[in-house]
Amino acid sequence: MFELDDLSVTRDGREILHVGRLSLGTEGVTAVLGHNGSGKSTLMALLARQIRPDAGRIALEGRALDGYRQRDLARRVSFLPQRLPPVAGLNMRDLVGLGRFAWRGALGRMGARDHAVIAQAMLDTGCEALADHLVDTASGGERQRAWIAMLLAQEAPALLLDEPTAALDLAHAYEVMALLHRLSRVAKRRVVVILHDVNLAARYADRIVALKQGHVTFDGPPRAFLDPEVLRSLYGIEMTILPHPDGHPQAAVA
Ligand SMILES: Nc1ncnc2c1ncn2[C@@H]1O[C@H](COP(=O)(O)OP(=O)(O)OP(=O)(O)O)[C@@H](O)[C@H]1O
Repeated sequence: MFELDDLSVTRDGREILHVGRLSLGTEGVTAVLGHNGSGKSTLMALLARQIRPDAGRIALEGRALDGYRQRDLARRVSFLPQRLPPVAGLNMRDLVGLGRFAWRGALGRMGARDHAVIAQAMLDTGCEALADHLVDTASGGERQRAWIAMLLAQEAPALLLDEPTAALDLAHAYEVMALLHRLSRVAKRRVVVILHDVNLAARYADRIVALKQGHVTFDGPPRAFLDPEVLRSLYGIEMTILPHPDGHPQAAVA
């Protein structure tokens, strides 16, 4: 879906990201991992066209990302940033409804299909009972789920999420990842998600891309990622890999 070629981003005279050739969004779920400041959010902001590279090219479905009109891009790519803006006065349903902006007709009115998509997105994220609650007074996790529902309502085939589970309790973190995994299978969505939890990533991702100091240092399947040497080189910490009854190995600090 995304083709990156010799990309570079420089800030304050320092190259914070350099990516050679890389395809993203080709698998169901791709998890992007790496230490704090390794360039994950910068990479995702490039894919979502929130920032432009200082050098290099990004193509989406064979066309330069730069060439898409905003509405066309929004129909193909949805993006959940790490820092969510306050949304004074909006209830959860209104927020999720904003996800329909790229699909509404000339007068901006919503039809039966829009309402059905919004209701389904709220159901999928477990926030249907909170529909009338103000977003800004909801808990961090409830708010996060409403934003994820907004993303689903956008119905773009590519979903980019920057640490969507950061504010979620254990159960909701696993539920959200299970939902993204399911969407990749049932609705053929392509998910690129930044995560810090290696076990969550290994369980739900089809592919892991790891960044270290602005460079891709690992790109492969979760089983190859859950390796003490790979994890030591990435995070500088000794990890041990433990079997799990359901077949997914788990990493634990040694
Ligand atoms: N606008 C900017 N100006 C200066 N430095 C920046 C800017 N944006 C990012 N950086 C720096 O670039 C590096 C990569 O930042 P980025 O936010 O992409 O990292 P990250 O891997 O997402 O980190 P985290 O896991 O902490 O969210 C960091 O050192 C950050 O301080």
